[in-house]
Amino acid sequence: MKKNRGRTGRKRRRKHLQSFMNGVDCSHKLEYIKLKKWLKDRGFEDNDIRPAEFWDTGRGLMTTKALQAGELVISLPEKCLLTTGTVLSSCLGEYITKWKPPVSPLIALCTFLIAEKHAGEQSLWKPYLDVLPKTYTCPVCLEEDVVSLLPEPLRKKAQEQRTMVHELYVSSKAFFSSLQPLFAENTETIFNYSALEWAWCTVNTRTVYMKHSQRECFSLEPDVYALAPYLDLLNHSPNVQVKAAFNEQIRSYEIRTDSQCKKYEEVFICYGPHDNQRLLLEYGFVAVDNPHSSVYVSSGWICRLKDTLLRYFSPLDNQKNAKLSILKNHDFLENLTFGWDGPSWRLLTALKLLNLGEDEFNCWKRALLGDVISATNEEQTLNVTEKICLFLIEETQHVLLQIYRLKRDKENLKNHLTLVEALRLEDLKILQKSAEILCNLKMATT
Ligand SMILES: C[S@@+](CC[C@H](N)C(=O)[O-])C[C@H]1O[C@@H](n2cnc3c(N)ncnc32)[C@H](O)[C@@H]1O
Repeated sequence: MKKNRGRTGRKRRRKHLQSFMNGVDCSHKLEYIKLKKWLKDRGFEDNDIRPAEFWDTGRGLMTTKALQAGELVISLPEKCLLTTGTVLSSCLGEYITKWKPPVSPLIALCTFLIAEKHAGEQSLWKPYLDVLPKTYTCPVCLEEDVVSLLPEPLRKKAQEQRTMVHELYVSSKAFFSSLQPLFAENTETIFNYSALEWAWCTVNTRTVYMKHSQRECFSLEPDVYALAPYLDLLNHSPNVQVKAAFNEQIRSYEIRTDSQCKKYEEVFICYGPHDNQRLLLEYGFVAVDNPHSSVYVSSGWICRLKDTLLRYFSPLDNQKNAKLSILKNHDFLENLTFGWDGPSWRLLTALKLLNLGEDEFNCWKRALLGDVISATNEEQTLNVTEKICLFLIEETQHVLLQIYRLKRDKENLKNHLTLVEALRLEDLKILQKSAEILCNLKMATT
């Protein structure tokens, strides 16, 4: 016992804790050994980056040496990239070139992924396909019961995503059938809806941006995708900056970090300054303490202001409909948010306008510009903003309770429910921070 109390004990404990925080190196696993060999055969030079499992972000890449800002993280030769060029030079090429109306670059990539997965051992891309996720957590893959627990406007976008992928499937069916001469099995079995959903999520969550010139055999949608094996194991952090681009001179896709990274830590890239709703919609995950995140006061909610919230305003406010029209006409009913630094300027301005007294109504233009109209107006606005914030906290807690119950009762939905729970917990943190800020503001102004 005593042994552990000294400097050596502290060191050992720190080391133990550190090893838990770091990822578990997976490079010895057969699938990664095969992938590395496949990449080397295509000119990839191995470096100090290893695939690893991290307790918080799942599978990602770890560095075995400290990285300095500006240093190259990874360089992937063109031969390793999967682009529409790859698809056109495969046996699918002549079918794509013949097909009218032309298919999109996205459908071409999805078709290739499905066909290669079906080819199994015969596929030249097998080592890559073997490390791709088997399932995804983008909203298109979520059950309706889980989607209904998402906050607005994400819920609506999730439904739109589902409709869009379904329509893509229906509109591609005839093209898939045209590929029958290439397969012994019925193409309807190979190119079924769940295969397309998997391929669509693969392209949507894993491609890097790489602009290709427009080809006549494709529809007019931009051809900007490249699947980049191994490099696509890099997870997102909102707190890092990287430079990612195709280097035309050496014909390699390169990623350079602009942030330092310690030895044995996870190397991150930044997928963009996305809030958590966008991360869940596009990539199927949420980032903890995401500085870009905010909680939306949905337009549905603002419309409910008429019935619910207007009770906080004067019930005798004859101008309330006129005020709501002004907000609508000036695009002040969307993008009203609470963030880590409190209510957004847009939300405060909209509420300021709704709080104008009868004799202040003619000041609505100044209110929209953010001018102080009166001390009473300022005070009432803060009161109402706080009430909305507290109401949203209650609503979020209520949904979290529903999620806990569902997690207990529906084992099969557990993973998806955990994802929505993570989003709602982040929202709760933002709202609680906003409530604290509002409370301090109120104290400072009274
Ligand atoms: C380009 S891949 C990155 C590698 C991926 N983790 C894998 O195992 O294949 C993008 C996906 O990784 C996951 N991801 C990326 N960043 C993450 C993060 N910070 N936390 C949790 N999951 C993350 C999401 O599922 C996302 O769709």
